Amino acid sequence: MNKQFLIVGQGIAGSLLAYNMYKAGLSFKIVSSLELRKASDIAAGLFNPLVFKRLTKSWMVDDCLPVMFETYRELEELLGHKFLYEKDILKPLSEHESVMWKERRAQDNFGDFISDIHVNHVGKGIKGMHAYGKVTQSGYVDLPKMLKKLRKFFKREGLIVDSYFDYKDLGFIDKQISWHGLMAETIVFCEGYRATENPYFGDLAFKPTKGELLEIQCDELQEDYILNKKLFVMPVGNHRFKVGATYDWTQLDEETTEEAKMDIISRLDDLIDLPYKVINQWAGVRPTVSDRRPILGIHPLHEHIAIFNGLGTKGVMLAPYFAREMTRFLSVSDYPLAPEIDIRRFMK
Ligand SMILES: Cc1cc2nc3c(=O)[nH]c(=O)nc-3n(C[C@H](O)[C@H](O)[C@H](O)COP(=O)(O)OP(=O)(O)OC[C@H]3O[C@@H](n4cnc5c(N)ncnc54)[C@H](O)[C@@H]3O)c2cc1C
Repeated sequence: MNKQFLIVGQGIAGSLLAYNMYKAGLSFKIVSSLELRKASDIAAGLFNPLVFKRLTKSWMVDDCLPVMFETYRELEELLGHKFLYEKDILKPLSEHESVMWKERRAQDNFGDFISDIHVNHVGKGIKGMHAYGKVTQSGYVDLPKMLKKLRKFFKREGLIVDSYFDYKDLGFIDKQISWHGLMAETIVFCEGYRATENPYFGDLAFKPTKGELLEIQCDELQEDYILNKKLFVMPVGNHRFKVGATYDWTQLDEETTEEAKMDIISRLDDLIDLPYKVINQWAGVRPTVSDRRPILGIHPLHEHIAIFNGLGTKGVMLAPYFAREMTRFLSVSDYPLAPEIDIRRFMK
């Protein structure tokens, strides 16, 4: 008989794990609470192949990016909606930075991601800079819309239960786990930052990060590019832009704050010189890990309990590749996980 899986959580991690299992013909059910907020519903959805601080490539970008494009395009096809928007990022550069960008661009593979460094005027109201670096293979995914459509899809297929998962209700019978009458060989926890409350994984090295984001309306700002300088300004249509974000490791709640709003506004005012109004503000908590790598694998003492989490600040780019890895790991015997993402790095 087909092995049965139970997935807890329908953020980007649980959703893409479920989608990969669905494609592979594996049997699963998802349990997810509609009451709890998802980081995936707050995320701007940005993907950027570069890390600007040191001007390096994003970790594993050459592996993750192709799987990312492939997966979201498959989902667009399956669900009949557009979710993935490719948009170049414009990074205003100082004279010193533009020298560094030119050097990088000449290096192997960087040319795939830095399409241009130019001094042309790119639009009204962006505060003066020496030049602009143009990053390509970047853009954003409309995660809230995609996850809503996926939930509907799983619902139609009878594969999702809308419920809070109370850890006390997890039972063990022979070689299976049980939960409210459902039986499975393996339960896979994908609860985002709430994994810190999980009695099996709570003491892993999670270091959740609260983040806040604004939506503004700015009628005169260009909408062709995502701007990035100390914050991102991402056009989402109709002269609206998502702007952020903040990082807070101390106040781990999901409440918006005036302090974060002021912080974002002050950075935005350093970048643009145009009238705008703030029309929305959101807050969420990212499932970040001390070594900033995802966490995949089976609990070393409980062979029926697995985890797929730790997508941190980069769920959009990492989830497709690692959901595929996790599916292979769970379904192909002796499939190796890379040590740097394997849960065993924390559980000696
Ligand atoms: C302000 C902000 C901006 C961000 N911007 C970006 C960005 O631009 N690009 C990017 O790539 N990433 C971004 N991120 C990070 C991104 O949100 C995360 O990497 C990603 O969403 C994590 O997904 P997840 O599925 O692990 O967790 P979540 O999305 O939090 O999903 C967890 C799921 O588990 C469920 N759950 C938890 N506990 C239980 C329980 N006990 N019972 C039942 N269900 C449970 C929840 O209901 C939810 O469905 C941002 C995050 C924030 C906060």
